[in-house]
Amino acid sequence: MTPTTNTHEKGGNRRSASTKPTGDVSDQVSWRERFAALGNLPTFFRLVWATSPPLFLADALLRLVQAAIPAATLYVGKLIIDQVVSRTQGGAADTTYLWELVAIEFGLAVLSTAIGRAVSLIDGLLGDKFANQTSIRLMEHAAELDLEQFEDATFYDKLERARRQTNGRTVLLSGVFGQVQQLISVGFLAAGLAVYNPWLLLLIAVAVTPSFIGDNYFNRKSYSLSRSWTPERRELDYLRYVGASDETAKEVKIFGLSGFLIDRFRTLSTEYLKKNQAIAVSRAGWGTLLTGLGTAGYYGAYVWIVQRAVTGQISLGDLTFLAGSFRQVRSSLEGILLQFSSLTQEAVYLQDLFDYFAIQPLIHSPKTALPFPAQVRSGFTFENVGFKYANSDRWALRGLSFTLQAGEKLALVGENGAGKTTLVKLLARLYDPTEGRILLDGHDLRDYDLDDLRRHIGVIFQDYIRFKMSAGTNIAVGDIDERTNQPRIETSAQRSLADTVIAKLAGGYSQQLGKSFNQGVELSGGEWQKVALGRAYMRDAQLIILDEPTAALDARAEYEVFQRFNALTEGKSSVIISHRFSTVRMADRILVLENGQLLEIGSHEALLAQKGRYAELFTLQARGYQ
Ligand SMILES: Nc1ncnc2c1ncn2[C@@H]1O[C@H](COP(=O)(O)OP(=O)(O)OP(=O)(O)O)[C@@H](O)[C@H]1O
Repeated sequence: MTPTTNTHEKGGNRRSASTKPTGDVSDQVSWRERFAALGNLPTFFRLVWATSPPLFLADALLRLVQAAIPAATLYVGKLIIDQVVSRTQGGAADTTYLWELVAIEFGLAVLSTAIGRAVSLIDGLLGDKFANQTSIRLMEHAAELDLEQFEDATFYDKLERARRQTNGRTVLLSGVFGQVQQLISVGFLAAGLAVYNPWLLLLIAVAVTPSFIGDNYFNRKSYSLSRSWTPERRELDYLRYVGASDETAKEVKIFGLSGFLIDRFRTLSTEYLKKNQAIAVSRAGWGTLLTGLGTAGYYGAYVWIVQRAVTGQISLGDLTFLAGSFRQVRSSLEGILLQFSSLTQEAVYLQDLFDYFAIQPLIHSPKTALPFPAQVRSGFTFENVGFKYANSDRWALRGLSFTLQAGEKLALVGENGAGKTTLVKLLARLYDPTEGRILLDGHDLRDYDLDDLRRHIGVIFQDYIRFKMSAGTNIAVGDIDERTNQPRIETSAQRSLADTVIAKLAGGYSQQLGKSFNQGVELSGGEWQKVALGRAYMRDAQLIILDEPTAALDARAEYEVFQRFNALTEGKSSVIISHRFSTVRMADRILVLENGQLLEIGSHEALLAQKGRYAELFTLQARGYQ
């Protein structure tokens, strides 16, 4: 698997609802790739080490001690039997040594249990810590990425695979540690076996190979199934959410959608289940057969060992030691090989996590970035700007040239899909133009520090987020660093008329909004808008953009909001998108967009006099009110 940072492939690998995933070639992982994926382990261990060095060290040391216990136990067992046999054959009468040996074996058993418990406790603690930290890193990384990357299905597939890696990656941790521990154990035991007959070791190796090959094969199949079904798993999550959430319940009920949603869920999940089952069943069948072969090999060797004991070539103690060692080496080796197979598998999964972290944002600050000007002088100039969305061949904007003067109030007008929101997103550098450029005071927007730029531009989108948090926080998100600045929050609320909404709430500014949390209250569409509008006043932005912020407000509230807005943003630039001409006409200039192109620009009076599209639309709406 080659890590790819390109999240702009058209259409991604999202399949249509009717096509079935087949586990296509790209989802198959070859042995070579799996070995290559082992190269991820050092990075993984660095991450785990960074999670908690003391826990990591304790885990490693305890496992090392535990590795020596099986061989030691078997050897003490051999000594005990030899002592007993020699006593029954008239050996030394003193039994102190014998009981000492028994005590040692007991001690070893207790130690082994205690260490086993400690190791699983540490594994658990380390695992939880690691999962938490990886989730945080995942969120931090997501925050750095571009809006465009979030609009790409391939990106979501990667994100989903990476998310699955946050939990369960400690399986890998205990896997590798367990592997090393078992290898050391096997080393001790094998040394004992080799003293008697090195061929026994070869026999063991041959006996465990069939089940190893079988397991590998099925691991590969499981992984490719899981990988090729990533889009469907996301769809299942989505269906689960739409089928049961406070935000969707209203429409699901009114349109009677639950049957439709459940059917789709059932079809998809059953199909996945069936495929998984098929793999599980054939894995179990083949596993039984192949392990049977190994067992046959084991008993072959056992016969040989017993034979030698019967003929007196080895003692009874040797017999138990050899038989025990042989059994343990075989099962440990089987374990090691099995784990090795799932280990390489886990390492491949790990690649998904690292692939996600390898995605880099395309929009960032240059090395020597300009700070946002303390006072904008000449304004924002669009020079022949064109923009195409990554997943579309159509120009959303084309050939756009105009200047938003410093301190100017500009209104954007145009039919649905004309490109108004896209223009605003370009101003806030959520995207960069596909062609042409946008200048701020003569410098390309791309030359400015990105964080600084965004700090000085306040945008309230039409699809603003209704945070299920307190009313105060819902305003404070406009400048989250100021969330404890209550006077500022209250002033912003007064400016956006949200204060009257909040005054009616039992909990005031601390009132939880949204019904899905305890004692949360729901607001009306217009009330939410007043609250969201307050965000625009939280920051001291030089350019404020309101994208249809008053669509849900009643006529009086809208008039009042804009009267205040104009007064409060005196000297600052603003862009307002609205379909209401009563609002639009308050702007200094109006820019009319059609099919992504600038059709007309000028003041309300000038455009009316021009008798073009603006005049036509204005008259149309005015007539509706007569
Ligand atoms: N994220 C996106 N990916 C692909 N195409 C998009 C995306 N967002 C918008 N578009 C397309 O770009 C065009 C312009 O959309 P935009 O949202 O800028 O229109 P608008 O003028 O704001 O419309 P409205 O008045 O309906 O809000 C539309 O054809 C739309 O389908």
